[in-house]
Amino acid sequence: MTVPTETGTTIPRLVLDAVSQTYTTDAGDQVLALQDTSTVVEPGEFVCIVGPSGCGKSTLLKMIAGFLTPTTGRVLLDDEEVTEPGPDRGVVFQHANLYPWMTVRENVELAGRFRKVSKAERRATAERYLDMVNLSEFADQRPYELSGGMQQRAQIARVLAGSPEILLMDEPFGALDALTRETMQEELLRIWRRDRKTVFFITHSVDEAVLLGTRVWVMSARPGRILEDLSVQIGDPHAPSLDLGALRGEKRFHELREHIADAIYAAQGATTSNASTD
Ligand SMILES: Nc1ncnc2c1ncn2[C@@H]1O[C@H](COP(=O)(O)OP(=O)(O)OP(=O)(O)O)[C@@H](O)[C@H]1O
Repeated sequence: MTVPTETGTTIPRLVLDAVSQTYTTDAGDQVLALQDTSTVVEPGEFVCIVGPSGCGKSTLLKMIAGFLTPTTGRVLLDDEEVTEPGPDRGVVFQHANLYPWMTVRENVELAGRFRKVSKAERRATAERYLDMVNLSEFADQRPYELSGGMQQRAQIARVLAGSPEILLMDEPFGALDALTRETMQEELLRIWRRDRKTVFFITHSVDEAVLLGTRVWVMSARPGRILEDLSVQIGDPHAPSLDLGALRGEKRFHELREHIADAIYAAQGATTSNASTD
């Protein structure tokens, strides 16, 4: 699934080349959030990022999104250095950021604004994704009339409707109830299996990381680095139906979740684990 070049070689989707990020706080202190991180990701990979709170996961995502310039090193997407955000990347934040003066439908329709598609097509795409996240009957309401979880689902619909090649998701399902979360996990996995987008997905749930990812990065406590880069494949990715319950029953699922939970626990070097195996 790598992109072929004229010379027959392939270029990776993402290269992190010795990337680090140092923030300067309002008080003038320097905070080294991410340290000397290098890795390569191929198109179509689903990378889940786990690690202790404050270890630089969001910082890493913001650099790939183009919201933050690395203090040192380079971020390359399809061989081009990232210098700003772009429509090739869809970002799902921890909390929904819908425009309050627009209806839910109008918010989702906005997704197509960078692509040359007709208004009718944008409307049809919005309807499809609103249906997927079970919000069709709320399409004409304003975001403030929806619960936090519903707003989050609307945000996810908006990003997916934009059909970005790369999805950057920062704890997207953290605010959802257990049942909705499971539904959204299934939908995301279904979309990924169909379209093979490249996904970067931050989560505090080890189960979620193992169920969804093809790779799991376990990060160290701040300053963050990728401590472990694990290849994950539970079940048959080409199976016609998706049964998360069955995947959870697999021996490999249990081995990986134990291993990752232990790694996070060791990484944070604290007495309580921040890793949730819900
Ligand atoms: N704008 C900023 N100015 C100063 N320090 C910052 C800034 N943004 C983040 N930091 C610090 O950088 C470190 C990494 O933050 P980041 O948000 O990337 O962590 P995280 O792993 O996503 O955390 P969490 O899991 O709790 O969401 C933290 O110590 C944080 O306090």
